[in-house]
Amino acid sequence: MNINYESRYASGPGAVKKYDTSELRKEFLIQNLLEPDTLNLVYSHYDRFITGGVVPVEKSVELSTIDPLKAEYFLERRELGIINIGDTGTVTVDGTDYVLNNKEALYVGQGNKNVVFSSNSGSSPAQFYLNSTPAHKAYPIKKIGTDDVEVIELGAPETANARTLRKYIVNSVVDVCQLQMGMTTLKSGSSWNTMPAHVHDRRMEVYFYFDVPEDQAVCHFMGEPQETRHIWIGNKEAVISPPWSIHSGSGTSDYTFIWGMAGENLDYGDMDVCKINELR
Ligand SMILES: O=C(O)C(=O)C[C@H](O)C(=O)CO
Ligand SMILES: [Zn+2]
Repeated sequence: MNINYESRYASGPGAVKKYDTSELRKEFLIQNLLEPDTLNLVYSHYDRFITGGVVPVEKSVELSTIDPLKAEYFLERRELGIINIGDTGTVTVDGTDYVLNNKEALYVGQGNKNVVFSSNSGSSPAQFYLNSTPAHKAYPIKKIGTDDVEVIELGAPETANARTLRKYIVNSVVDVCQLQMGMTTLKSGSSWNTMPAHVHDRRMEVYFYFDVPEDQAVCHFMGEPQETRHIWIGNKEAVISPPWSIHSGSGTSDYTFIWGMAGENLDYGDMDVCKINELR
């Protein structure tokens, strides 16, 4: 079985201020997450948040444990959120099948030993995007279909930030220890996500951009509000946002992204919003 994993250590704002383009990309950008028959995982030391991807094509792929966890199995002390951005696939948890269609999600609580990903068709496979965080309690497995999510309309066409935000794995939809996940889709003609920008020093966050048309890109902004930097991001790439950093992007077209968070609280609305004209 193919597994790739890497660790990313946490950097403070003072260090990041001095990073050049390649250092910023090396520390925060996550590329090549979705590869055939491979489990790709990036372990961030911000809140020990794992970002991963699996695309089962020729065979099913197991969520194997990795050495940094020093655990007998992956979910021994962790919980997991899965969103399928591909065609229909199945997640089998300790022998029970959960079928996930496009844009459906599954929450898998701590203590489940065997998690296996498969696609209904190798020629149009499922593409499972994964987020995992440490957990202190075993909550039940729950599938979240597109009708189960909480939907919020945000922004306006006049400010180029009209978008639909869908909350999938939040504590009003599913019992969780600390993981939160959702999906935001830009309306055609709008380009800005998360503008006005915000920080939440109590939680880190990872954005995974997809449905970015070929030859287009998203310019993602990070850093302290008065000391911002940018990273150009392509389709199906993710970016780690430290708790002290803004996280906001502007695309050269419309696009969708999955946000995932972990940390001190489960309060989605706990954000310090930045004044747009004070960003630097
Ligand atoms: O477009 C948005 O605004 C978002 O999607 C914001 C994220 O949900 C977020 O950053 C939550 O803290
Ligand atoms: Zn945020």
